[in-house]
Amino acid sequence: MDLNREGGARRPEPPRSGEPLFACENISLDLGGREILRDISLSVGRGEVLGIIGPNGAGKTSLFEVLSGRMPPKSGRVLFKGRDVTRLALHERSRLGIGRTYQTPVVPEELTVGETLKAARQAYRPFLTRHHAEWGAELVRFHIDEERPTANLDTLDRRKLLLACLLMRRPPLILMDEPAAGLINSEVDEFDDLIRVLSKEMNVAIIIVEHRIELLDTIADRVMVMDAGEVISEGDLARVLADPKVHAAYFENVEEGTLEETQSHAA
Ligand SMILES: Nc1ncnc2c1ncn2[C@@H]1O[C@H](COP(=O)(O)OP(=O)(O)OP(=O)(O)O)[C@@H](O)[C@H]1O
Repeated sequence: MDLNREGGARRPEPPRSGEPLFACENISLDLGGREILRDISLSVGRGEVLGIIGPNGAGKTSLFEVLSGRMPPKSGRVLFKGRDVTRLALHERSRLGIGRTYQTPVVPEELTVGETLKAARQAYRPFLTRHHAEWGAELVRFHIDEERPTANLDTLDRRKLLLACLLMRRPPLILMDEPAAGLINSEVDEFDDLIRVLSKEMNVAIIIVEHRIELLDTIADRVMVMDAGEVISEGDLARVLADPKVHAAYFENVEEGTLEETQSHAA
């Protein structure tokens, strides 16, 4: 694919040194009377991939809810291009260029593929053209069968269709919550390649939550580990995997052996 060809809503912007594209500072969140996130800070620059890992219930998805605007934090700030977006709703952040994908690829099952792409084009102001939609679909290698009901798509194609709808806007930042969930290994490799193209060739910043830690070895520039609502370690993958705090968190929460398998991949 010719990535320099015009496509999408925005042209990629060059990296600016100094200021991160996206950051959160000291985020805390309570739900149902419980503290779910405590004092979380992170930042990501253009073209950078930050991986977030942590045992079940660590608070990864809750953090995405706050970063994307679905849940207001109890305290702390979310910053995009230096602007405080903490009070902006999901759709307002989305319009600014903060894209998000979800663990479960929910497509509008009453629509066809063509109708879904059209709805995505018309959700943008000014409306995007068919060219933008075709460009997004081509990027994720999704074949557009206009008349096909989205209800008939398998998990991979559902993920691709939703990503095409997102990518046609050319968001400078994408929050990806377990994009490989439900995919087989060869399909996961395809997503790996896509993430590399988006980040390293198109300069998109990506924050990715991933359970399969070994996947982050090939795509993440940095990794942040969460446990019980807190950041317990961060840095390159090999470094965090050698961190005793990470060992403790995993051995208390996941099956024995998982971390060793992961470390052998990362070595
Ligand atoms: N709406 C809610 N009300 C109350 N508690 C919630 C709510 N949503 C999540 N939680 C709790 O917050 C904690 C963090 O959940 P979260 O889904 O963010 O973790 P996670 O790291 O994404 O887990 P997983 O890897 O299993 O997806 C869990 O204890 C969960 O039960």
